[in-house]
Amino acid sequence: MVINHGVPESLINEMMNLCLSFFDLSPDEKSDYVGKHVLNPIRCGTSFNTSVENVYFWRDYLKILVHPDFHAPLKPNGFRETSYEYCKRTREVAKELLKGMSESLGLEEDYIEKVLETKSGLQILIVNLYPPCPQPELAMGMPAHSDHGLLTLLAQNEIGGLQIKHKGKWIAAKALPNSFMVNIGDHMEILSNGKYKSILHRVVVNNKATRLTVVTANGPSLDAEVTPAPSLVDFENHPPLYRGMKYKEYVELQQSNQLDGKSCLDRIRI
Ligand SMILES: O=C(O)CCC(=O)C(=O)O
Ligand SMILES: [Fe+2]
Repeated sequence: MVINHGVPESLINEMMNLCLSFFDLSPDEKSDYVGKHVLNPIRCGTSFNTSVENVYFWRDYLKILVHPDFHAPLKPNGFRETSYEYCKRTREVAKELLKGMSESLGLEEDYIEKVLETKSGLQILIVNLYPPCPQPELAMGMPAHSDHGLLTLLAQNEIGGLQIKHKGKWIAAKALPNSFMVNIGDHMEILSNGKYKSILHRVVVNNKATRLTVVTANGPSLDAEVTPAPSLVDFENHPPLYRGMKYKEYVELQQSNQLDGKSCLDRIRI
């Protein structure tokens, strides 16, 4: 979790309100964005990927590709301007965190930025809405998964539900007001050759109030081939744990299948 991140609370609140207004648009107004390919710039829907799921999750989502090319729905009014600013500011937070993490691995401060071309990195804005559920014990908001990419920054309203797997147990991740929960993504695990582990997390639902989360997933450039950093690999003591894969291929693979723990990362584990 990060606090004192420099993103104004007013901007986060404005973003949350506009996201709620998006979900309040009529089905007709949202219809342009429904049921698109995983790399379509704007798409909204229910669950995660209803074309491959037998049981749906108790979640509505809006996903927008916001970097390197910025996209925004035409409605609600103000969404474009506010989301542009919000995404830019959270990218700056991710950039600072990545510098520190690069150094913590014994790499140059700008190693990740250079090698994974994060200046033209993919950033996705994901908005999740979990309405009250009459039988929460029978439903999930999101199943256990890890995120693709490097760092995911998550802002949430006051309604909890995020859980993180820690030492074999699901722990409720309680956030301080005006903070971002930061999830390490699969590509940080690959790059660090397993020194950083991507975080297994899920969302449970409740029967009282709506949970809203505004997430930015910050990743490498879509064209970057992500492999363990060579200086973190020696064949005697630290053999490479993952084979390289282009980030674009990984995103398409993860988004077009069912969300299932770390199964996508397992496909490239050596
Ligand atoms: O809504 C949440 O708390 C988590 C959302 C999430 O894990 C995701 O969008 O990848
Ligand atoms: Fe996630």
